[in-house]
Amino acid sequence: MTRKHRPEGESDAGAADPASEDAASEDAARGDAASGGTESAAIVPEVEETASAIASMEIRGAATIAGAAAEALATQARETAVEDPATFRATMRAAARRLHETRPTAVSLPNALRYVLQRMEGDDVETLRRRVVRSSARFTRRLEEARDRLGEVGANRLQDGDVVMTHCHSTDALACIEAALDQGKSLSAIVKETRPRNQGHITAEALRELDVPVTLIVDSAARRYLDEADHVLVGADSIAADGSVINKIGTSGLAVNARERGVPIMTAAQTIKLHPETLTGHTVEIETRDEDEVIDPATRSGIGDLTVENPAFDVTPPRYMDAIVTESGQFPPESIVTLMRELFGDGAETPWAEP
Ligand SMILES: O=P(O)(O)OC[C@H]1O[C@H](OP(=O)(O)O)[C@H](O)[C@@H]1O
Repeated sequence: MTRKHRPEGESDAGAADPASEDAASEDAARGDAASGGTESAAIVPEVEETASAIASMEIRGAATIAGAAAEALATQARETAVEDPATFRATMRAAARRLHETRPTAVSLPNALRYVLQRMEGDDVETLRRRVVRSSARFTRRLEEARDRLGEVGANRLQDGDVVMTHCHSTDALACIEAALDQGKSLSAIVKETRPRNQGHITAEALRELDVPVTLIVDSAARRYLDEADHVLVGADSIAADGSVINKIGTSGLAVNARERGVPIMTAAQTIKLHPETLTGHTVEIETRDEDEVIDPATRSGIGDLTVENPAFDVTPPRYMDAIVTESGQFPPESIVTLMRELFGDGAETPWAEP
């Protein structure tokens, strides 16, 4: 089952069409010899490996996925040995589509593909290749710079001695804690384990490496421990135009409880987490993962006939979130749309689409 989140008050619009000159080479890029293309080039094994690793969550976390996808496109560009620019472009689009189909919720992935492919300009293969490799490197650099900048913004919200409750594992959220420590503040953390995949353990390990005292709790203990927390700090996989935060399952319940207990909650999310398609009324697909992540098959069969559902993310409405912290500053969720329009105009192109 797939649930969609539709932000309020927006209308639908179509996506931009890529150039039609590449149409004949599209099948060739998939290695289809019957397509009639003069040259063919396939997706390189490294792109397949990255795509599989993203799908299996060996590579995970919205920003990390984006960086890996950009890097995979650079590898594809470097290793595609063709002379025809149209075939080269078609092969790059095919590689991007393979990466795009891996996980549906974190918009950082299509935003990475968009960033690289929109800069793939030129009339010959060498120029195209150089542009892809250069923009991939620039994208990766910008990821790191954005994380550092938003960390400083988020750190300003934290006071010396604060106790911060976390959910899942977010590099953007951790950047805020790291920057606060750099500012000389002393912090401690209450870390939710975050079933079913226990990414809280990754957070706990990262915080211990920073020497932050950590209390690990099960997810259902969160409300009890909110009385001891000064802040809740989460990441995001996507942020919709109405300010809704799409993040790891359990975030919305945590946010409602935090509001009830009077504990401020912030989302740390660099601008590649802003979902441009929601500007034109599109919805954010919530990924459902394997049922075995929730219960192992042996235990399940011992229980008997059972329906198991495993949505990986949920939607926190803007009224339950105090602030979204980005590299462009702090925003009340309801005003994030102004930043989105500035960055994306009225919508998003899909440069990986088949003509
Ligand atoms: O980009 P950064 O802040 O690292 O991560 C953002 C989000 O990505 C993760 O998703 P998953 O574990 O890939 O399903 C979590 O939901 C986390 O909040």
